[in-house]
Amino acid sequence: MSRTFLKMNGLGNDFVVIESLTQPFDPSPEQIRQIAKRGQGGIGCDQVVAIDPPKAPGASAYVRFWNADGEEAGACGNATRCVAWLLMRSGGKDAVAFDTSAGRLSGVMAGDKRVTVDMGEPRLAWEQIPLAEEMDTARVELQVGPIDAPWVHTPVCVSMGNPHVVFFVDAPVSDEFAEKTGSLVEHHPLFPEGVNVGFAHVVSRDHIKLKVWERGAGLTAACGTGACAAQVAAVRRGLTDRVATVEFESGPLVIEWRQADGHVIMTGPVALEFTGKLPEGIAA
Ligand SMILES: N[C@@H](CCC[C@H](N)C(=O)O)C(=O)O
Repeated sequence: MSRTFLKMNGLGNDFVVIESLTQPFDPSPEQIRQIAKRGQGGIGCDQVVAIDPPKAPGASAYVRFWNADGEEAGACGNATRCVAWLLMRSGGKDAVAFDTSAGRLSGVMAGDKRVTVDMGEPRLAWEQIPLAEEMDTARVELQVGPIDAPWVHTPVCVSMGNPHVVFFVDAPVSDEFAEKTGSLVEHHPLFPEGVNVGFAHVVSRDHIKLKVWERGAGLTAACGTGACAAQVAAVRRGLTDRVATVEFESGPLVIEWRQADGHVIMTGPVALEFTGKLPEGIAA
């Protein structure tokens, strides 16, 4: 039976979203890679997202995320806004909660195709990132760079349900620098589960410019959990206040690391591009 999908994006970070509420979706890594492939019969996306039936009371769904390389990821911030918007739209509500492998997330409408999500508390202990050895995650002993470019060092590590390392840089980095350095850091032995790599330039106490090399997907137009991690990292280092705009070249997200309960709150846009049917050969 062929399966319907929705193509969505958050600031250009794009997803194939599959509603598996009535028809189970259990893809192999190879099927995910085929769906994510740009051209050559694939749909093309950074992540594939499945919206399964809820497993616990109070949730509208259980949501899973896979990177373009076929591996499952614990969290995806931009897709979280997209899924929250879809569930609110189909349920005729302006608030929703759903579960993921990293915990419960919730969202509210914040305007036309604009959603605020509660991404929960960041995890900051070295075992929670995880790192391969005990270290202060606010000042990680790591210095890295390609042979022909300046090195970056002493990053902050944050888990938003997925692992992030954030390097603070004096000026926004080029795509070429992020690709070369990000791919080196993603597979560094300090990160046994790999890592998403952010390069954050703090413009002012409420403004960060960010580029993210994503684990399993490479350089993406934006990374929601990367934006949350960059703001948490900047607050930990005393560089920003609790609320900041985190700006990608594709647009801004507003991130608050809320003092009251320690939760990270993200507001940003969602876009529905088109709907389609997965080709029979790659429908799981
Ligand atoms: N694009 C995402 C993050 C997707 C998962 C990440 N690449 C990982 O492997 O943890 C976002 O918007 O957060």
